[in-house]
Amino acid sequence: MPRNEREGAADLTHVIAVARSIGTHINGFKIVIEKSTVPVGTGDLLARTISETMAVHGLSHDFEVCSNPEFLKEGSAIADFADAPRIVVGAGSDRVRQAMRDCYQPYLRDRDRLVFMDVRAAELTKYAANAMLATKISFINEVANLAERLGVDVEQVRTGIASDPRIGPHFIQPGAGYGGSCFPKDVRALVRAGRDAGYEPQLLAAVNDVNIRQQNTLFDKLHDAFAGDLAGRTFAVWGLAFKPNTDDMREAPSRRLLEALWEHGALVRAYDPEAMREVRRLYGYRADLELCESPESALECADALIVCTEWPCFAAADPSKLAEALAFPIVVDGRNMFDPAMMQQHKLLYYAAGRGSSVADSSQLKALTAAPAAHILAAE
Ligand SMILES: NC(=O)C1=CN([C@@H]2O[C@H](COP(=O)(O)OP(=O)(O)OC[C@H]3O[C@@H](n4cnc5c(N)ncnc54)[C@H](O)[C@@H]3O)[C@@H](O)[C@H]2O)C=CC1
Ligand SMILES: O=C(O)[C@H]1O[C@H](OP(=O)(O)OP(=O)(O)OC[C@H]2O[C@@H](n3ccc(=O)[nH]c3=O)[C@H](O)[C@@H]2O)[C@H](O)[C@@H](O)[C@@H]1O
Repeated sequence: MPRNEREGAADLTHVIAVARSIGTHINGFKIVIEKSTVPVGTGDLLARTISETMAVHGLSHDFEVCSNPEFLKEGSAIADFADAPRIVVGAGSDRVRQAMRDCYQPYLRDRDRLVFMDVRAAELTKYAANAMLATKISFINEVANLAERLGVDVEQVRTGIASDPRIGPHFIQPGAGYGGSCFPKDVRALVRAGRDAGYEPQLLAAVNDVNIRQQNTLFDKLHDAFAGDLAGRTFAVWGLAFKPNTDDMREAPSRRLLEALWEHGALVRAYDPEAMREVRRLYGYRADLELCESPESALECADALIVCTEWPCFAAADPSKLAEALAFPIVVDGRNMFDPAMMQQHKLLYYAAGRGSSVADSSQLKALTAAPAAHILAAE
């Protein structure tokens, strides 16, 4: 489901088009299954649209709408599907429930994973699941921002809370905020749905706001470290996709960073194992964007490095090589990939999410440049 950009609401154009198509071609009893993430009430809308279209074409067939939301993640779709913790089915009759059980039988051999409910509950279950996960991410990002200002390493805090089974280790990795085609649009759509129903969903609105602010932290830290003096500088960017193992750039935190850097007259040298073709499609050829062949080549002539995506190939980076290659010893890490102590050992100013140097401060850079380091002097 694309979203309606103007209001944050889900855009049902394609779903209605499909319902009309079904109403035109239906030739006997059918079960119509919603797989897309659609607002509560879409099942009813589908049923109405199919009935009205059948009437226009002089058709009269029995059908039922069922909601069977998808919970897979990009990059692990097959494993998530085959080993789903639960299969949610919203259905209004035993006939549909049995048909869905038959359909999923190959995946139910070890245990029954079907969770039956009504159609509207299944529609909301999908949104609630994504909103809960997005809430966990915005929550830990809030804690990371507090940790930064209180001189605490959020990674220690994360480990401390993750061991409580009521909290758990999943979806509490702080970073540059969540992106992708689902969390941002689904949280916004749920906020919209609440407002349409006369209820202000304060928590969900805050989850979205915190995420937008978090996506901006990469640029903000860089901006502060260089005291706003970004024009004409060159920055290496490692990772562009919204997460590893995909080339998807939808709502990727890297996009906010790139666009803000360009707005401030900076040049970008970027590397991503998968997403560079997509970046080219989005931004075209431009003088302030160089797509590089390797992480190392992105560092050439760069003033500082920003990590946007935690591709495993970046984890092996040698801090001494980073310190050597960068004109200024600044690494802004949006995915907490490196050990702050190790970075410090190599005199790198390391700004991660809730760890390393505290909130970026240009005085730190001045202090460091006052104590001469060969590469900085060379750059000046
Ligand atoms: N991306 C994911 O990992 C997951 C997505 N979903 C949900 O699945 C739905 C699709 O998401 P994505 O796959 O990310 O979207 P997408 O935008 O990548 O893919 C949508 C596809 O539908 C095609 N399409 C659009 N209108 C059409 C029409 N009228 N007839 C036939 N094809 C049409 C598009 O060309 C495109 O290939 C959304 O509701 C999303 O929330 C649910 C779980 C996981
Ligand atoms: O509805 C959907 O389409 C899907 O949305 C997400 O899947 P996906 O968007 O593919 O990606 P995730 O792995 O969930 O990551 C989403 C974003 O959150 C970020 N994230 C994730 C986990 C975490 O701890 N911290 C964090 O910042 C990732 O970097 C990424 O930008 C859900 O995880 C799926 O269950 C759901 O089916």
